[in-house]
This record gives sequence, C-alpha cells and structure tokens, in this order.
Amino acid sequence: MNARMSAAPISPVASSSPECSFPDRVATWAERSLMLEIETWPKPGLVSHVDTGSHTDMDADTFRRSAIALRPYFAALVAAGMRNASMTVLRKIGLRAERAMLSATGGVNTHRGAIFGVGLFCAAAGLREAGLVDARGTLGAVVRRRWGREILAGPRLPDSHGEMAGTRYGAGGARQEAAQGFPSVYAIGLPALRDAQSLAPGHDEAARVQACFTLIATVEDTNLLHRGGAEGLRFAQQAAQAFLDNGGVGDPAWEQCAGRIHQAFVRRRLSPGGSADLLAMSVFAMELERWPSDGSTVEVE
Ligand SMILES: CC(C)(COP(=O)(O)OP(=O)(O)OC[C@H]1O[C@@H](n2cnc3c(N)ncnc32)[C@H](O)[C@@H]1O)[C@@H](O)C(=O)NCCC(=O)NCCS
Ligand SMILES: Nc1ncnc2c1ncn2[C@@H]1O[C@H](COP(=O)(O)OP(=O)(O)OP(=O)(O)O)[C@@H](O)[C@H]1O
Repeated sequence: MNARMSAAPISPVASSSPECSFPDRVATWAERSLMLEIETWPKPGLVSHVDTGSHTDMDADTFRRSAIALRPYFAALVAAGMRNASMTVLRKIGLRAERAMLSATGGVNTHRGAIFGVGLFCAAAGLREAGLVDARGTLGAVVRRRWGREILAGPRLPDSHGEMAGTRYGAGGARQEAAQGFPSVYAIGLPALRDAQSLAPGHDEAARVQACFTLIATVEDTNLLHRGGAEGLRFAQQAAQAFLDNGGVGDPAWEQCAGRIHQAFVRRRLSPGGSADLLAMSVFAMELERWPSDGSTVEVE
C-alpha cells in the first residue's frame, strides 16, 4: 500500500487563530505532533497508518483516539508551567493523562512515554512564555534547569519495564533523557529532520522516517531492551545505521529498504517506542522553538 495515499487528514493547527489561548495553541500542536508520528511509514516495528508493526493490541486508530484524549492534559501542563508549578504538580496531571489514555484505548499503553516527554515540553513552553523565572534557551534546557533534579529524585515504579531495563542493563531511559534536557531531540532528532529537507525536498513524511531511523541508530531504548535484550538493541541500532549508510531517504529505493528493515523488526517482535516518542517530540520542538515569547531567536544547544 502507498503510505502517502492512506494518510488520514490532520486537523489544522490553531496557532493562527488569535482567539485561541497559549495553552490551547501549544496543546493543539502537541496533539498534531502525535498524529504526525503515527502518519509516518515505514517506522521499524512501530504502529503507523499503514500497519501495526510488532503490535497486536493496537492500531493507528487506537493512537489517534489516545492523542485526541490527551489534548486537554497537554493544555493543563502548559498552564501549570505558566504558574511555575513543581514536578509534583506536573506528575499529578501526567498520571491523570495516563488514565485518560487507558480509558480512550481500552487499557492499551499507546503514549505513556510521549505523555512524559511531550508533556514536559508543554510545561516548559508555559514557563518560557510566562517568563517568571530564568527560562531562556530551548524547551529541553528549560526542563533540565527547572525540573531535572526533581525528575531524577521522584517516585519510581519498581515493576515498570523501564526500571527493569535500568536495573539489568544500566539504561537511564525516559527519566534520564528528560533530566539531561532531551539531548536526543536536540542533537539527533531535530538535526535529522532539518537535514532530510535536502535529501527529500518537500517530502515531510520522508523527513520523519529519516529522523526515526537516526534516533533508533543511537538511542538506548528501554522498549527494545525490554523486548529483545542487549542483542535486540544492538540489532535495531545496526539495522537503522545500515539504512542511513545507504543514503537514507536520499536513496531512490529508500521505501523498499526501510520496509525490509521494518519487517525484520516485526519478525523479531522489536518495537523502538522510545524513538517513536522522541520523533514526536522532535516534530513538536521544531515548531515550538520558533515561538519565543520575546520575539528573539532561541539558541538550539
Ligand atoms: C517517567 C516514566 C516515563 C517512567 O516510566 P518507566 O519507568 O517505564 O521508564 P522508561 O524509561 O521505560 O520509559 C517509558 C517510556 O518512555 C519511552 N522511552 C524508552 N526509552 C527511552 C529513552 N531512551 N528516551 C526517551 N524515552 C524513552 C518509551 O516509550 C517507554 O515506554 C513515567 O511513566 C512516569 O513516571 N509517569 C508519571 C507521570 C509524570 O511524571 N509525568 C510528568 C509530567 S508530564
Ligand atoms: N507508533 C508507535 N508504535 C508503538 N509504540 C509506540 C509508538 N509511539 C510511541 N510508542 C511508545 O511505545 C510504548 C508502547 O510499547 P510497548 O507496547 O512495547 O509497551 P508495553 O505495553 O509497556 O510493553 P509490552 O507490549 O512489551 O508488554 C508506549 O509507551 C509509547 O509511548
């Protein structure tokens, strides 16, 4: 099936409507970033508008329902950021968002990692907009400076997949990524999205595929460790790197090549959910970093 033909329409961004509040505008973009992640194929082992990858309990519609249900919680996180809320407050909103996700999907975990990452970006956008504290720099830098310590010190879920991967393989997972200011977004995802404009001009879905493979090649994804162990992580990183070494989406046969790697992940039941979340966050940041409150240029570290 042709990936572009089957893509569902995405609601227009509200950023152009002046009557829309700042939290609503940011939350609209957060929802759209999650939609754009789903409307990206081929992503190795992951759910998209074309197929369900290595998953049997969810499809693109499950993700779309989840993204729609999350929008009010993203707006609440922006508003909390505008009040300079503590991590304890953000966490409560995040946990309510997780419950809304489970109710929208019939109990399936579609966006747990994305609620955490995109949610923290929403709070950072609010803090930066309000200008209450030192909120210069990228959204990632704002997260690191304002909430980094609280994220690392916060309560843990002893039986979560991430915690088990941490104990067994020493992986830092989503929490460490956040506490460091999301280096995978700023050093990997965003540059890949930008560089792909010259590899496949005007083809936004191809740019997201390129960013997805670039993230998989580098990120220590606890979802891959959980399902495939160290061997699964190594296989995924090497396969993604081989795609990039072959020219990535600049190669004329890139769709077939990416499709073959996708099938190889499915045969091994591998699913790089952390990279999918970081792709959605990179799409979100690419837009939001153009919205500095004082009209100045934001330095991307
Ligand atoms: C911190 C969370 C993500 C802990 O989850 P867990 O212990 O399972 O950690 P883990 O590292 O596996 O992350 C969970 C998800 O993050 C994604 N992920 C995996 N690896 C990575 C990585 N290297 N980098 C970023 N994201 C990753 C995956 O989608 C994964 O399913 C979280 O579920 C939690 O504590 N939620 C409470 C709500 C909250 O604090 N919200 C903050 C405000 S929004
Ligand atoms: N397009 C996507 N396809 C699959 N997973 C995704 C996608 N986008 C994000 N993810 C992330 O992957 C995670 C879901 O993966 P997975 O189903 O492996 O987790 P799990 O339910 O914790 O584990 P398992 O299914 O192995 O028991 C979610 O936290 C979600 O954030």
